[in-house]
Amino acid sequence: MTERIVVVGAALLDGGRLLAARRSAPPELAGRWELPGGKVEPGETPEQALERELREELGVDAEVVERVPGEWPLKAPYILHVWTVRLRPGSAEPAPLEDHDALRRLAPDEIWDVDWLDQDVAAVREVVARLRSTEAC
Ligand SMILES: Nc1nc2c([nH]c(=O)n2[C@H]2C[C@H](O)[C@@H](COP(=O)(O)OP(=O)(O)OP(=O)(O)O)O2)c(=O)[nH]1
Repeated sequence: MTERIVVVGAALLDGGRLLAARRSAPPELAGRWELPGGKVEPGETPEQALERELREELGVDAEVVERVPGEWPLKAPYILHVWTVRLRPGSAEPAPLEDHDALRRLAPDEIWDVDWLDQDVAAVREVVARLRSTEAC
């Protein structure tokens, strides 16, 4: 069986805005925008991995809420799973501490203003569809 390594990405939603992060490395990904997160390490649940990655990369105390249905292939052997996330009360505001050099909080009509990684576009589209349906409730 082919090995698959899950990369967890955060749809960090705040006041109807989605947090996007601009990668600073490696060179082939630098300057493109992504959902912050990273690889699930052996022995971790996806939720633990995502909370750890967000603490390391953004300095926040985040709570994973729920999985966005779907999975998106990245460069083999990676596969992207996305979870909605919110900040716990008292958390610091996100800052680009590691792996990123800029952050943006995108309103629904700004989502496509940034140059998302090609492989993230379908995942972001799914996040936006859910954001819109939540707003409609
Ligand atoms: N975090 C994240 N990684 C992504 C996304 N889209 C995408 O292709 N990737 C790729 C970049 C990397 O090749 C791989 C894992 O990302 P990473 O570098 O953030 O993972 P990590 O923090 O665990 O990595 P490491 O530096 O500890 O090795 O997934 C995305 O939306 N979020």
